[in-house]
Amino acid sequence: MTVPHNSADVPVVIVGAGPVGVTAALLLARRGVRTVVLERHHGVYPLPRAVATDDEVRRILQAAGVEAEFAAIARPARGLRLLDARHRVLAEFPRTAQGAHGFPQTSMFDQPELERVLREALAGTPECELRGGVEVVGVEQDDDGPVRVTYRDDTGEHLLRADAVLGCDGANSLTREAIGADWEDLRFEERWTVVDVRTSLPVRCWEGVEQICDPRRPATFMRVGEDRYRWEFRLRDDAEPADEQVRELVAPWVDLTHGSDFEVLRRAQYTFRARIADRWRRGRVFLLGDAAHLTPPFIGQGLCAGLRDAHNLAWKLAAVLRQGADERLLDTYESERRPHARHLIRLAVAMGWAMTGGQDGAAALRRRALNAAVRIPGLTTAAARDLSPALTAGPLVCRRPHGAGRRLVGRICPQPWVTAAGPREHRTRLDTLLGDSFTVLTAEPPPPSLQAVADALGARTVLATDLGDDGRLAAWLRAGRADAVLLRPDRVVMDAVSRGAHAFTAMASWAPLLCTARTPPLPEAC
Ligand SMILES: O=C(O)/C=C/c1cccc(O)c1
Repeated sequence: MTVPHNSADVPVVIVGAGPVGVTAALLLARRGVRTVVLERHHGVYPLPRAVATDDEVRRILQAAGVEAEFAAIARPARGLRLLDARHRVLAEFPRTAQGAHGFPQTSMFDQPELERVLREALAGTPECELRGGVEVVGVEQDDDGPVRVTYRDDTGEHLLRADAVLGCDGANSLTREAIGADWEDLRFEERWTVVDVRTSLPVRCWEGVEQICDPRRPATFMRVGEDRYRWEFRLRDDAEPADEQVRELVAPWVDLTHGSDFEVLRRAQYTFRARIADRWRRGRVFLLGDAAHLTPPFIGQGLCAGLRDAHNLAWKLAAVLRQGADERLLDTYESERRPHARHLIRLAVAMGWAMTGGQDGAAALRRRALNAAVRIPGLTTAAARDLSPALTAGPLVCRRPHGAGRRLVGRICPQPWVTAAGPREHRTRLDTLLGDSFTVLTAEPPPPSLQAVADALGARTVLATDLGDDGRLAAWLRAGRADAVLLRPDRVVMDAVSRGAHAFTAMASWAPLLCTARTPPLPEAC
């Protein structure tokens, strides 16, 4: 290979500056890891894409430092409704304005606005450098040594040598090809047209997402902003409806005979697919977001999954690159994220079937699918709305068969408002108080053995009753039958124990893996 004379070493190269790539860069920067983000386009991607996030994922935007800016562009949604072909409500799944994570359970937004927020944060972060208008042409690695990323711009070919590369380069990812990953097909493929509209005309609209369960013309409708709306229609015979036909399709919601202020901002045809990459990592090259998984949008989880990828990987990669934590920490990225993403794709496909009844329009099939969808746990009630499953057990998710608090392990702890003590006592969100480290959260003052674990991990120890929250954390520990939990930096419960504090020795065994380069052999299971 001829080495372009223009070459440089960087800790991490991120391929793709969509929301997943930029969020990953911001999360790494918080942990002192420098990144170069390479992006094909100069500006933000102009076509209609994600519009929704759940409360767990807003917490990730909070971790990336953009929560206030995101709040300014987000609109809480009241939930999800399934309507029949005549727009009669078949089922309604309400969402609350204050979910367990401290945010509305569903928030709507306009993706280009989110991208602008993220890009501004990136521009103000010295650890991150964005190079736009470049084409990545190669990602190569040997057994040892850095990953080599070759890209071209107007001035020629360049080489970056990186300790790690994150492929956030979307469905047609070059990075995915470079690591030899293939798609596993989760069997959903339909052509839809997506139309983003701005109008000042009155729109018959519920402040939530409407799924029209009409096998002849399934559709989705939602309000995205003050005067912004999104319609999605399944295409018939792949034929894109003409402008006039779009106006007919939206007629049940907006009467266009009342005025002409109806501007189609963006319109695009998409093939909604359900796919997951059969590997998400090779060596120091990782896949995130649409490069790793594709989902139909029917439960609003596409971008959420990508942001979860970034959050899961960022702290682990920073621990390896900055603290010399064991390389095997990185194996848990795929083993934790892949089953989680797969679960949510399956839910989205189930919803898609409820809406469309499959493409043959068979009514009996549709009824069965609809019945199945309304029983989807977590989808149907606000109280139980937690689409996000627990992470599967593994080295960093220590769920023992009969262990204390096993229901909490692998889940994310709630985020109430708490009081930050000190000379400038103030109210803040839990995550802001906890910062980026591990936390041992206890129901009672910790015994010395527990304190020892916390010290080994550089974790802070926090007594739930000292937090000045509304009692939610103590109640959560009680309900989960745990006296203490070990929270990872991404707030996933890694381990839980009841009073017999000797159980914390299991936690202690992980301290070297997580914190230093001197690593004991990994136990097979916790
Ligand atoms: O379940 C919810 O609250 C939201 C679902 C949703 C969001 C965005 C787009 C969709 O088709 C569904």
